Amino acid sequence: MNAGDKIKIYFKKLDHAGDLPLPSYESDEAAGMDIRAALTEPKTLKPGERDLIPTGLQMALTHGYEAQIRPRSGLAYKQGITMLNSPGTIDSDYRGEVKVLAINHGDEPFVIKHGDRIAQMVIAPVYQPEIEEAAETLPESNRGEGGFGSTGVK
Ligand SMILES: O=c1ccn([C@H]2C[C@H](O)[C@@H](COP(=O)(O)OP(=O)(O)OP(=O)(O)O)O2)c(=O)[nH]1
Ligand SMILES: [Mg+2]
Repeated sequence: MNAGDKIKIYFKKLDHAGDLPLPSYESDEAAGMDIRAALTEPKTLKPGERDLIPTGLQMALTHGYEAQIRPRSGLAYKQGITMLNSPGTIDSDYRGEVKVLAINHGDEPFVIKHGDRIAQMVIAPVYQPEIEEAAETLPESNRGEGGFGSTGVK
């Protein structure tokens, strides 16, 4: 499988998303497809407040892929709305409703309405390696145990 190869995702709309379009890519080579809030009434997030926003979508992804739920930068920049668990992880075997864990980092209450494009979903390959406990020491490396700024700032 190479970058650009097509895989298929199946979405199932729940009743509260019946009138909404499926997620879609807003430009030819967009990495993420925008996903919409599926709400029976508008939901207000006060500053600092978080909530799960339903999308009204269940999905089936190809094994070997995940879906990541990420913020939209415009909402983050203008209103301070991001995803608390970004990137949210949708497992390929998850068949529940996809939800967006939104948080308001802004100064003003933010109203989410039915159909608003609240987040974006990026499909990415995942690998499940075999897991094994190292018998003795780990292989040596140049970095060794240095981390958290050990290489400096310039
Ligand atoms: O932003 C998100 C993150 C997760 N999920 C769903 C799909 C995912 O497959 C499932 C579990 O997510 P995760 O593994 O991140 O959560 P957990 O706290 O480990 O729950 P679980 O014990 O169910 O794995 O929840 C969402 O709908 N939106
Ligand atoms: Mg989990």
